[in-house]
Amino acid sequence: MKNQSLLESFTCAIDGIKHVIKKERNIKIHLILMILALTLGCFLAFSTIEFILVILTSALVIITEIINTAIERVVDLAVDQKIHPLAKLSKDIAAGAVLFSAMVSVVVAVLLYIPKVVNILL
Ligand SMILES: Nc1ncnc2c1ncn2[C@@H]1O[C@H](COP(=O)(O)OP(=O)(O)OP(=O)(O)O)[C@@H](O)[C@H]1O
Repeated sequence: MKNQSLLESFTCAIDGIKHVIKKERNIKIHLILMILALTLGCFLAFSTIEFILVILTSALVIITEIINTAIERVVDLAVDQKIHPLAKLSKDIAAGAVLFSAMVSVVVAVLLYIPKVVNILL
């Protein structure tokens, strides 16, 4: 492989992100949820640190989804569409990382949003 320029490396990384957004339904859902969470944060007058928490937890889910997609592609390449228990295990573990990060972000969201909403309602 030839050495790439910085611009070429950047373009390849952007192409990778574009591929995931185009092909994976889940990442579209994560991106929409992030925008909704940030919009709701504006209405609830979130502090800077609260916005940072929303951005970081949303980014964690999106990053794990991107890595999950890369692992899926490598596994598909390795087994060439054949069924293999290790292919299943690898994909299930990668999907587990997405699930775990999503659960963490739900816990953070509950801790951030519920007190604010209750405060407004009472
Ligand atoms: N080659 C394989 N051999 C055995 N099981 C597989 C194989 N490929 C996929 N699986 C099983 O099917 C599931 C779905 O695989 P697929 O590649 O369709 O991912 P996906 O539905 O796009 O997952 P995600 O929603 O996490 O992106 C995997 O989690 C795994 O359990």
